[in-house]
Amino acid sequence: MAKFLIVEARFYDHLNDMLVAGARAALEAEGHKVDVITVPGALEIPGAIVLADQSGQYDGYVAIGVVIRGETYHFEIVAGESARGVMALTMDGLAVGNGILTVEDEAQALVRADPAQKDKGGEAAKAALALLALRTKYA
Ligand SMILES: Nc1c(NC[C@H](O)[C@H](O)[C@H](O)CO)[nH]c(=O)[nH]c1=O
Ligand SMILES: CC(=O)[C@@H](O)COP(=O)(O)O
Repeated sequence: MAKFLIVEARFYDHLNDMLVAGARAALEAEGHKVDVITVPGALEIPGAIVLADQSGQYDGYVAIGVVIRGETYHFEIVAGESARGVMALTMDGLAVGNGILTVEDEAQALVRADPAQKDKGGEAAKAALALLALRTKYA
């Protein structure tokens, strides 16, 4: 049994609920323990994971968020920098799955968040599980 932390940027409640449900279900189906913390936006997710990791309490992490394109360049910043931050953590050896949706509109987000459709939360959790398995294998 491993212990995972889901770090969710709670920007769109209904979409977040589906993503977190999918991630939680994938982890609990394998018998793992899950905590959830909330941060304001996707840009805070990588920093929150760093802070949580310093506690030594968790074996892996799932980043959950939704970034929907608006009118300005802000979308590129939030989408790109949150992904860059998560990627940097994986390259430091942390088991992190990226479930931050970066979409054009809410309809695209709904299909991807819904556990009964594309289940991107569950997919991110499975990515974290895969990295944790590799870390265990090569440690
Ligand atoms: N526009 C979205 C954001 N923006 C907020 C930033 O992530 C950040 O919280 C703010 O700049 C303060 O540092 N976040 C999302 O998760 N989704 C968005 O669509
Ligand atoms: C992430 C975004 O693009 C969005 O939330 C911000 O919208 P805007 O560019 O219209 O300020």
